[in-house]
This record gives sequence, structure tokens and C-alpha cells, in this order.
Amino acid sequence: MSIEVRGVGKRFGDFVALDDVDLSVESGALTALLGPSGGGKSTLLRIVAGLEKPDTGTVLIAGEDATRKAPRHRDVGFVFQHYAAFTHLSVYRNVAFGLEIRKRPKADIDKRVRELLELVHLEQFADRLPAQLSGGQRQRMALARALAVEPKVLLLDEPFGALDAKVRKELRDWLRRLHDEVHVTTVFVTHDQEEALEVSDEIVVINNGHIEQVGSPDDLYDKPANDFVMSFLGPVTTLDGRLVRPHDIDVRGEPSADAVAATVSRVQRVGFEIRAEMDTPGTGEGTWVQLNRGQSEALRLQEGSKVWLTTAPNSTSIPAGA
Ligand SMILES: Nc1ncnc2c1ncn2[C@@H]1O[C@H](COP(=O)(O)OP(=O)(O)OP(=O)(O)O)[C@@H](O)[C@H]1O
Repeated sequence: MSIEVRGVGKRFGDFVALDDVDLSVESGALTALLGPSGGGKSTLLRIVAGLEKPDTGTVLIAGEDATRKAPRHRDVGFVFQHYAAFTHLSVYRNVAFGLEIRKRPKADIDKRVRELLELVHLEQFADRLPAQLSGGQRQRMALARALAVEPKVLLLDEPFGALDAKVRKELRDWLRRLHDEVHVTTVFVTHDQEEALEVSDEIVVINNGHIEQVGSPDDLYDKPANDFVMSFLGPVTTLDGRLVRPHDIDVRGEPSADAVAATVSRVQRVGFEIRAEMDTPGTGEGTWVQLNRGQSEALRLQEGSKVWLTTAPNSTSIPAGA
């Protein structure tokens, strides 16, 4: 079901957490709210969930005005980072909880819980207590519990935030596959650009209570609206007054008309890549370039090498300070 946020503002005292935010989330999409800490992502998610009241504006869920509805009347499921499971109830009973309080027939509850445990790959852990699960398994249980009551919308606040890098990666692949199976409109908060780029259909970049840009991962990466979005989505450097990705700079050993002359000031190997820092006397700011080992060896790059830099054809660049 679609979500429409119109003119939403929220202050905490004098502090403006959200400033006149408009957002449309398409039915069935997997959308990331991405941005730095304190930007307003969680506040926006909590307003959609009904856990926080906006000062101004409206929230529509599936076309209906939900602004004044209590969370339990919004048909949303949510999962937060520090998910509070019922510690004394089994995994099965945790997932069944929402259905039990809605007094669904026992046989229906059993069927639904078994289906969900299978979906989240926890069928063999039905009788365990939450404390006997790993962090990743607990998050999957939380998702099964949120999905149990068939919400129209699933809201996830940093769902994998507290987990180590490998488990996060597994869970986000799994979330993508799960979403492809169940297609529930899902919005998740993350400050991790890789997580957003990898998993979502659409990314909403939020900073300082404003939406900076909304688009597909490719749109945002290839056509950033401003230097904030460009910098937030991946590494950047400057060349000739423009912001450019360091792997989009071509390094040549010979001068050419459009190239900027530079001197290598430092060469550093980081795993499979080579990072070369450059002094570009004509243009002020230093530039750094990402190369692979073959490229670096072919150019015999070392401190003091004279090189010429251009941006690769079809690469993304925007004026610095846009
Ligand atoms: N209940 C509150 N009272 C006062 N200030 C608040 C409250 N909730 C949030 N804020 C402030 O509003 C701003 C936005 O917070 P929010 O949690 O939405 O940011 P976020 O983008 O989700 O950040 P993070 O990634 O750190 O969770 C922050 O500066 C925060 O300190």
C-alpha cells in the first residue's frame, strides 16, 4: 500500500527535526531512508508508524488519512534496532502474539506461524527462547512477528544496525529476497549507503530535516542532485573545481589539451586498490585517484611522478559546492 507524507514538520523545542517534508512511497516498493545521524530519518519513520505526532502536515496510508490514527489502527508492522522480544515466550509464541491478541482461530494461527517461521528460516527454532538465538536470528524473528498480522506497510528502523558486518550482509540479501516474495510496502532506515544501494528500489536521502533527493540507486549514484548526495553515496574528490569519483579519473603519463598536470604526492595500497594522492598546482585543492594495481604499475606511479588527469568519459561530476 502506498504511503504519502505531505508537508510534515516536527520540532523538538527549538530544534527543527523535520522541515516541511513531502514524500511518496509506491505500493510494494522497498524504500531506504538514508542519511547521517540526527538527520531526521527515525523521526519520519516514527511519524509514519504513529509513534510520534507531526506538528504540521498529513500522513496517508493506502490513500487514507492516518495522521490522527493510533499505531495499532494503521496496519503497519515495525521493527526497531533494539527489538524487545517477550523473553519468557518461545519464538513460536512471540510470532503468534499479534494473532493471539486478535483472537484468531488456533488452527489459523498455527498455520500462519509455521509459514512465517519457514519464510524467515527459523522453523527448527520454534521452541527456543529469544535469548537462545543469535542476533541475526532474533532480527528475523522480529520480522516474522511484524509480518504475522499481515500489515499493509512494514517499517524497519536500522533493523540490522547492531549486528556484525557479515551477518548484516546476509540479512540484507535475505530482506531483499523476502521482499521479492511478499511484496509488502517496506521502508527501512539506514545510515549505511552500501546497504541502501544494494537492497532498495528507491532511496530517500535525508539530511538536516530535509529530503535532499529521492531516486533509484542508479539515479542517485549517477545523477546526484548536489554535493551532499554525491559525497554521501560514495567516495569523492575534486578535480579542476568539480566533484568527481576517484575511480573516474583517468591518469596519463603524457600531457594532453584537456588534462590537468599533477605530481604524485603519495601512493598507498589498500587491499586490491591503489590510492594515489596528487598535487595539482594549477587548481589548488589536492586530488586523489583510485586505480588498480595493473594501472598503477603501467604508469610506474611513485611519489614525485608527473602525470596528467582527466575525468573519464561518461563519468559523474558536478561543480564543487553545488
Ligand atoms: N524525543 C526527542 N526529543 C528531543 N530531540 C529529539 C527527540 N527525538 C529526536 N530528536 C532529535 O531530532 C533529530 C533527528 O533525530 P532522528 O532520530 O530522527 O535522526 P536519525 O536521522 O534517525 O538519526 P540516527 O541515524 O542517529 O538515528 C536529532 O537531532 C535528535 O536529537
